[in-house]
Amino acid sequence: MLTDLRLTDFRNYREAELAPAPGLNLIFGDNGSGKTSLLEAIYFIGSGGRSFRGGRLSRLVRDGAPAATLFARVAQGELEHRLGVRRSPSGIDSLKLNGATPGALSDVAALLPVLALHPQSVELVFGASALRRRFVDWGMFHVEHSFLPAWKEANTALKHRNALLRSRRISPRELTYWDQKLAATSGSIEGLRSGYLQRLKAEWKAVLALLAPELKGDLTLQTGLRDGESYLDALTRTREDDLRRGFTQTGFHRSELKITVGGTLARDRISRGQAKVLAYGLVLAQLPLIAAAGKVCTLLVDDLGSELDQDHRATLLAFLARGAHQTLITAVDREQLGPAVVETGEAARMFHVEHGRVRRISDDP
Ligand SMILES: Nc1ncnc2c1ncn2[C@@H]1O[C@H](COP(=O)(O)OP(=O)(O)OP(=O)(O)O)[C@@H](O)[C@H]1O
Repeated sequence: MLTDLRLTDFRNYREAELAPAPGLNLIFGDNGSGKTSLLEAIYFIGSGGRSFRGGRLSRLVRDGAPAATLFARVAQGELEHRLGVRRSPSGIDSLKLNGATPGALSDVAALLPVLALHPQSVELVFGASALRRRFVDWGMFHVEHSFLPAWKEANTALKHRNALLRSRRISPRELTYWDQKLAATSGSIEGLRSGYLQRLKAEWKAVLALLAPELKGDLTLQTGLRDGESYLDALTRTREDDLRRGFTQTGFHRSELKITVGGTLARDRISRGQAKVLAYGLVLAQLPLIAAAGKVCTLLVDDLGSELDQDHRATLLAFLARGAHQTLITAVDREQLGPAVVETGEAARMFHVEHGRVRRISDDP
């Protein structure tokens, strides 16, 4: 969990510090004051250098400044880690973990599991399948020790096979070798994914029962394999076509997480508001799974007031107030969160943001 964040020249912040509480944190401020940017900085660290906003990462650096620096203290059980990142408009140019230099920011992502609820979350339902795959894989990365090595091995096999498909002189023996590697590793990943998905689905259904009991959602994993077919059979079947196209059409990288409601593909049927609830539910469903693995997830909720109606906001806040996760929620003001915050807000640490300045406004210990 995040215990301290310091920013220099990040978005509209010249310098800022935020020390969030382990539980619920509320960040208030006018439009354009810098609330989302605070969440974005935390997400950047926990996601290995991504932003949930889209747009160019070079814009993270404050206008006119040479680079942005982010410093975070992260607690993991009894241990505390210090992480420093310096990002110039062209990329990360310095990275430190506890005084040493790790390989990449993604190598330290395991220290701060971070999830976000924001206006683009709805893309989990409407967007490309790669987004849903990455979402499930994110959970497995934090929960299953064997996932990362399996994923790296599968990715290496995929890269080699694709390079071979595009090369002028193809050795069938070499192709068969990478077929076998890719088939074996894809099988391992799909085994892990389907196990994780069963658990995720159960949690998702429990969240939906609270947030939107009328939505009868279901999740299935589609591998693209025919009945009784193995990955090796499928790679052999599609080999000629793969050679023509120059890329591999079967494997762990093509699985699809299908979201249905009442038996119909969700994106063909539901409203944007309903899709938001389904997507939020999926994100929230990861929390207990991460907690069960002994980790504390940091959940970032951007602009809750304008994202959900009052009833859903109240249910969500009540849900977030329970459980072993850290939550940071932004809103324009306290009233925007509605009466729900009166109950849960008492236990929250509160901050006010104004023109790129952060001030703590609650006097909790
Ligand atoms: N690279 C940058 N340098 C300086 N300012 C920036 C940069 N990128 C964004 N900004 C500005 O930072 C301000 C804060 O943006 P942010 O999205 O964090 O605000 P917010 O409080 O979340 O607003 P809203 O409530 O409208 O979502 C905006 O005025 C934006 O124009």
